[in-house]
Amino acid sequence: MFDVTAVKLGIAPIGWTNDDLPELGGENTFEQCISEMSLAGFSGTEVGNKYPRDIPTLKKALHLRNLEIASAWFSAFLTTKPFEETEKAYIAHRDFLYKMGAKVIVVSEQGRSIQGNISTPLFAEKPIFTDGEWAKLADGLNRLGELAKEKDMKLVYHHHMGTGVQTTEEIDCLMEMTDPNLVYLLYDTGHLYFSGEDPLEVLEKHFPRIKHVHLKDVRSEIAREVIQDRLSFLTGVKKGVFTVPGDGAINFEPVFQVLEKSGYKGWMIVEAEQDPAQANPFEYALKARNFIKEAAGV
Ligand SMILES: O=C1C[C@@H](O)[C@H](O)[C@@H](O)C1=O
Ligand SMILES: [Co+2]
Repeated sequence: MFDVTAVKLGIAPIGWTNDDLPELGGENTFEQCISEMSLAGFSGTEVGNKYPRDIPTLKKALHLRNLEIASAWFSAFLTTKPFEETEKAYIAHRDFLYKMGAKVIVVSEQGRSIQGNISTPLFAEKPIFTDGEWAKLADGLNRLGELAKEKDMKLVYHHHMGTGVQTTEEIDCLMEMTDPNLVYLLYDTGHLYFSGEDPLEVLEKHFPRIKHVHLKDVRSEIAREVIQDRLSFLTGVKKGVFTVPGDGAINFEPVFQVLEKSGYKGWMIVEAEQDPAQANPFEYALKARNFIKEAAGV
């Protein structure tokens, strides 16, 4: 059994409104989104671009619905821009999250990333970092991890499709090159499966570094189409490559077993970006919540 005092369940707003594809769910309001998250039985959320940035306003809206902020995404440009540029934006982001009570900061390197390019084929053109870029990335992340530590927080690195840290090998390299006391890992089941990795292998190998989890499932027939037709990441999302856990091809049973056996502590965030006009976000939030109750017992 999961330690229910140590594991918290949240859901990301990306199923309601997609910050990467503003045409998906533009009509859904912040209040609808957080009310439905709460009604579906979640206790936390990440931050979307419709969320108010004024701390008292955001805290009040969440408090009314018994929700907490688990974290929020941060785009780093350590390989392509001067460190100070990323550092300045990161400190503002860290301080916002700190004031909201979050304990982890989600960071993803976006230098040469193609994840936001609607017409760039995902697999053929993802960046492959040079030795120099790896060194800049590792050094920069250690420094950002130090800044997280100042506030008793942790930097959790988000491996991601279309970026320089996507595959198992790239994740291994990043973990090897960074300080285990400063840089931790965000484990996202959907990105691993879509990339053709074995999510269980990554979980078992890097468990001690994993401090945040994104639960995402994959519709494998759409993943295949993206590969065969050389489509982009965002085209795949629009076509419905991702869905909530339990609704796609990933076998979550062993994933939950390993997390549970190893005594995982922290957030598990359902994150399923798909078109809300095709997949009603409240219906899918309930579907996810019921599946996790059944499969993980929490
Ligand atoms: O954690 C995430 C944040 C999103 O903006 C991103 O594109 C998505 O795929 C993801 O995993
Ligand atoms: Co994610």
